[in-house]
Order: sequence, then structure tokens, then C-alpha cells
Amino acid sequence: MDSLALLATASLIAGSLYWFVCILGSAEQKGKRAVELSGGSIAKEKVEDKYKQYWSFFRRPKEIETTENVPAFVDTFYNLVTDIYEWGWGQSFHFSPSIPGKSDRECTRIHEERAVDLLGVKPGARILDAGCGVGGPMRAIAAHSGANIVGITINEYQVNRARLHNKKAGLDSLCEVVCGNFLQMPFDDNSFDGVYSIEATCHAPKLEEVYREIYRVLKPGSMYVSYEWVTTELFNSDDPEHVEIIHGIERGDALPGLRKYSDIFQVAKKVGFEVVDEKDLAKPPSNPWWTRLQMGKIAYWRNHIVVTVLSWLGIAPKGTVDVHKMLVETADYLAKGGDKGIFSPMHMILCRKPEEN
Ligand SMILES: C=C(CC[C@@H](C)[C@H]1CC[C@H]2C3=CC[C@H]4[C@H](C)[C@@H](O)CC[C@]4(C)[C@H]3CC[C@]12C)C(C)C
Ligand SMILES: C[S@@+](CC[C@H](N)C(=O)[O-])C[C@H]1O[C@@H](n2cnc3c(N)ncnc32)[C@H](O)[C@@H]1O
Repeated sequence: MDSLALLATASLIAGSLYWFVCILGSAEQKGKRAVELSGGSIAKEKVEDKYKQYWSFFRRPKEIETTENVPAFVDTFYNLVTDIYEWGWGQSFHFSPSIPGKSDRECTRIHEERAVDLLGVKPGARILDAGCGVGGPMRAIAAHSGANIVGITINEYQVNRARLHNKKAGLDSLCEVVCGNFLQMPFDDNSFDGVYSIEATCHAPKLEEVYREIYRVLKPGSMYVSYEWVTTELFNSDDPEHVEIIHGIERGDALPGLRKYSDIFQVAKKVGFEVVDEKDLAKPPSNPWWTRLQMGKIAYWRNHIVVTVLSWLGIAPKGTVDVHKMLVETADYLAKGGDKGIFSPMHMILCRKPEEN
């Protein structure tokens, strides 16, 4: 081969590698790139150990329901997965029913706007996003409603990501982000005109504790809407296959034990809410939310190669491969849970805090 052919081959290989690693796989335009994958706030050399600690803690979710360490391990979980989520899914860390003819991004936005529409708030209202992630929903909701959104997340790395995105989107005057625990929030009583939580309260060891806190900060007469992760009426705890799927979902998503759909209403009533509406948004006529996971399967294997190569080159932290493998398996359990109808990530409950007498 002469030197010209050698040079052309080398540039072709380098170009393809750049395309494969840096361009492919980013779910949002100008989103996270593979070469930027990190362990969040965890130091690079500690990622592998932290993953091992996480995995041994969440292996048996039902038994950890009462432990006080759950929020700290949830924080570790989000240090490990936030970049991978942003890279492979986007800035909204939740599911949505698929709508024929609409892109994943549009379906996501519609599902988010539905939440704030249910709250019936006016522009300028002060709304709390309990468990805000990197703020995908917060930005869509602020832009749609003109409300001021305050997001809270236990994970400091997400706070920094969310603030950066808010600024880039020109929405930092409407969106504020606070680092804290939604079981003990740094907000005054009766200080919000509305609250929403999207696929976040499932991380609370006791739903009652987070609902009580949300009730406290909400103004009397104001509304709270939540999209809850639950097992449905089709879940049979005597069926080993059902149990395996639910355990798979719990350990790969940092959940201290999934709740039954019927528990949500009971807890909302117990803390004092009037339940205005309750509906599983995953049920027909909605189209399946899990097809997006199934359609991504080829991309996951490509991503796994990318992560393995980056980790081998020392660009991604050691341990990223294990985290990614856990997510590939979790995606499979989630899709199975959806397909069998035993699990829903969008059991919607709409509540009102009664007016004071
Ligand atoms: C509400 C929660 C998170 C829900 C979803 C946003 C995430 C659940 C599983 C995640 C993923 C699974 C497979 C990953 C894939 C292997 C990787 O290559 C790219 C990212 C994934 C698609 C990732 C994206 C986010 C999820 C769909 C929980 C935690 C309460
Ligand atoms: C699956 S993400 C959903 C994020 C966001 N609602 C969205 O849809 O993009 C769950 C969020 O809940 C937050 N969270 C979990 N437990 C928490 C706690 N105890 N206090 C505050 N935030 C918590 C996580 O940090 C994360 O931001």
C-alpha cells in the first residue's frame, strides 16, 4: 500500500471512530457526548467502588424499606447514571405514552405539559418540582405555563447540570434549582401555588413522608399532581416471573420497594389531601410507553461497545461498563413489566390541599 492509501485509510478509521464515539448516541441535539461520561460528583477512581456499594445495597429492595440510608444511596445512583441517561435518553428522566406520528421528544413534552395543565396555575405562580432531575420537565413546564418553577433534587451533580441547561435555554429567570431532600424540604409552610412530581417519589422509602412534606409546603386550596411508579392489579406476588421482573426494576432504578397502585390513594388521603382524580395513564387508549425502550435495543449494544472502549482507554471511569450493563438489564425488566401490564410508571394522582376553615 502506498503512503497516500495508508493516509486515506487512517483518516477513514479516525473519522468513523469519531463519529461512532462522539456523535452517535446523543439523544438531544448538543446533548451529552460519550467522551464526557463521568461518575457525576464521584471522583473518577472511586466510581467502581461506589457502584459495588450501590449494588450490594439495592440487591434486596424490600428489606431496605426502613433504612435511613436510602436517600444517600439514591444520590450515589444518580451520580452513576445521570450522564448515561442524558447521553442516551435526553434531559427528561421519565417515560411517556407513545403517540403515533409524534417523536419521543414531542411525547415527552406533551406528558410534562399535561402535569402543569392539571394544576391549573397562572403565569407567575410559584410551583415546586419535587425530584427535578436535570430539569427537562421544569423547562418545558416553565415555557408552557409562564410559572416560576423551583426544583429540588438530592443530587448535587444534577443541580449543576440543571442550572447550566436552564441558563442555556434562557429560562434561568423562571427556573431555580435547590439541592436537598424532599423528605425534609428547606421551604416554608404554605409557600407554593402548586406541586408536581414526575417519576421521583418512588425513591422515598415511605411515600407518606414525602406526601406529608409536599402537603406542608403547598398553599391551602392548591393542587398536587404526581406520576407514580406502581405495580398494577395484574401483578401476582405468587408468580415467580412477576416477582423477578419487579425486583429487576427495583434494583436497577434505586427503588426501596415498588408500591401497589392502591397504596397511592390511601397515602394521599392519610396525609390530608382530597383526591380529585386518579388514573393510570399507561392504560389504553394510551399507546405503550415501553416501545421506546424496546426500539433502543440495538443502540444499547452500540453504546455498550462505546462505553467499553472509552473505559479501556481511561476516558470514562472504570465501573461505567458495570453501570451501563445494569441499565441494559434494567431496560429489559422495565419493558417486560410494561408488556405484561404488571408495572406502570405513570399512575397519575391529582390532589387538593383543602382550604383552611
Ligand atoms: C424514573 C426513573 C428513570 C426512568 C428512565 C428515564 C430510565 C430507566 C432506565 C433507563 C435507561 C435504560 C437503558 C439505557 C441504555 C442501556 C443506555 O445505552 C442509554 C440510556 C438508557 C436508555 C437509560 C435511559 C434512562 C432510562 C430509560 C427511575 C430511576 C425511577
Ligand atoms: C427519575 S428522576 C426524575 C427527574 C425528573 N422528575 C424528570 O422527570 O426528569 C428522579 C429524581 O428524584 C430525585 N430524588 C430522589 N430521591 C430524592 C430525595 N429524597 N430528595 C430529593 N430528590 C430526590 C432524584 O435526585 C432525581 O432527580
